[in-house]
Amino acid sequence: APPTLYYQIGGNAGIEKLIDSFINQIGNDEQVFHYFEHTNIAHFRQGFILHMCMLTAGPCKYSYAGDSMVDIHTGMNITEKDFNHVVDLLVNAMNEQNISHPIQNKILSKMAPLRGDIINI
Ligand code: HEM
Repeated sequence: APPTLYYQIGGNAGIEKLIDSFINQIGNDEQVFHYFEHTNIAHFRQGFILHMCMLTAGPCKYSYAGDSMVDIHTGMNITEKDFNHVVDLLVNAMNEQNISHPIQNKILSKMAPLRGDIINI
């Protein structure tokens, strides 16, 4: 079997570094920070790490006790522009972590189908 994306980005330690870079990007961003103003960052960090582990076919049991991407983002009214911007911040974080472009593209292609679950709801 080919190595999983999870393995290729350094397993859980790699994902933790990636998500910490991502959170740092969000924290310094004027365009989208307001969405996260009242977010419990520790909880967000854990949830996003777990979600990324699942997305990259890592050995994680993913459960939000019933909260889907739709449930989590409902009422945020996230625009397409802001969605794209958050994706750009993730790309910045992946660059910071020296994740290769072919692997970045594979990760982004796993996230793209979630767009409709997250924007304008
Ligand atoms: C494909 C893209 C995205 C994915 C996979 C994703 C995934 C997640 C996950 C897994 C959580 C839950 C973390 C937890 O357990 O607490 C979460 C929370 C959150 N997401 Fe997203 N998200 C995406 C895009 C966005 C965008 C574009 C925004 C805003 C512009 C956003 C704003 C938020 C906020 C504010 C929370 C925290 C909610 C709270 O305070 O409880 N997300 N997201």
